Amino acid sequence: MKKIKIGTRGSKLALWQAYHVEELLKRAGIDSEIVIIDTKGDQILDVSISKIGSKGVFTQELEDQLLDGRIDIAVHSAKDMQSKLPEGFEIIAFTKREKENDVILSHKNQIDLADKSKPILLGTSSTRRVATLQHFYPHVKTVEVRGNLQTRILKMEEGLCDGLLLAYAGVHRMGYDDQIVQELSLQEFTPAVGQGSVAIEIASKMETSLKIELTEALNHSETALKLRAERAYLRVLEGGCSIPVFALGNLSGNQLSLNGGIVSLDGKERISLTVNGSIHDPEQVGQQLAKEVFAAGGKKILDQIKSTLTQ
Ligand SMILES: NCc1[nH]cc(CCC(=O)O)c1CC(=O)O
Repeated sequence: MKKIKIGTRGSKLALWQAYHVEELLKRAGIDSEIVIIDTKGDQILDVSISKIGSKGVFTQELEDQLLDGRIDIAVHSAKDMQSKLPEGFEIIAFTKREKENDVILSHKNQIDLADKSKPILLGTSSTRRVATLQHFYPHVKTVEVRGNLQTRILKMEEGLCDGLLLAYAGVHRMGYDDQIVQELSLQEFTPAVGQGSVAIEIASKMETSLKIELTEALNHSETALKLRAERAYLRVLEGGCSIPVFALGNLSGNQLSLNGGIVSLDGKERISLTVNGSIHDPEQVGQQLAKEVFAAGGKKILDQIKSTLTQ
């Protein structure tokens, strides 16, 4: 078999993910090499993602290279992928998911969100995290901080904030576990769709036998079932990563349950529901959750968010 070219962004986290994929391929006896591609999302570090428009900001350059055949597979954080891929592309695998929680990272020894006696300033650039904080911990203030993890930590240490609110997966992969001061609950800080898993994207024109071989080498079927349900939920909401929606799948035997919802940008309204369904139709479970969240007032919240973000 030919050598597989793995396309990735150049950030440390992206490279970790690419090496991880290279390792999984190696275990399956497939030879590969890594090709680093610069993306627009990496270059515009001082502008909020929600302002540049999140749709495909990290993925489009990689997709161009997939079409040209300069790379065979593109590796992304599953969380950063649009819920609807452009025509001609598909995801063939989701790697085994890391722990999904959000965590607080700090250079100070102690931060406890529940302690309302002390003012706390947390750095984050995610609308979901800001809104969730405002909902459960309105005494906490936030400041936007962008850039890669190393940059964010530097800004925190320089005094921009007391702590950073981040995905455990990224913190762990970059080796900063020793700076974690609090792990947040999945009930309150229900993660973004796909958090903790790596998605493998290809151009659909790839020959079927290669597709199957790569899927066998890279796909973690339990993770994929959960993410298919989560992504189906997100697809109905037409949300990119700038919309504060959340969903987390869970498997128990043949049952697939999906907990998820939406929170208004100011954190005042938050809807979180759980639906149960079958592992044989994850998309249906996601669509059912969307239906129930919309009926419970989620549609109104979503419309408000969309009109605010496009202003
Ligand atoms: N939005 C950026 C992003 N994309 C993926 C991760 C971390 C890894 C993951 O969640 O899979 C992060 C950083 C974060 O949210 O803290």
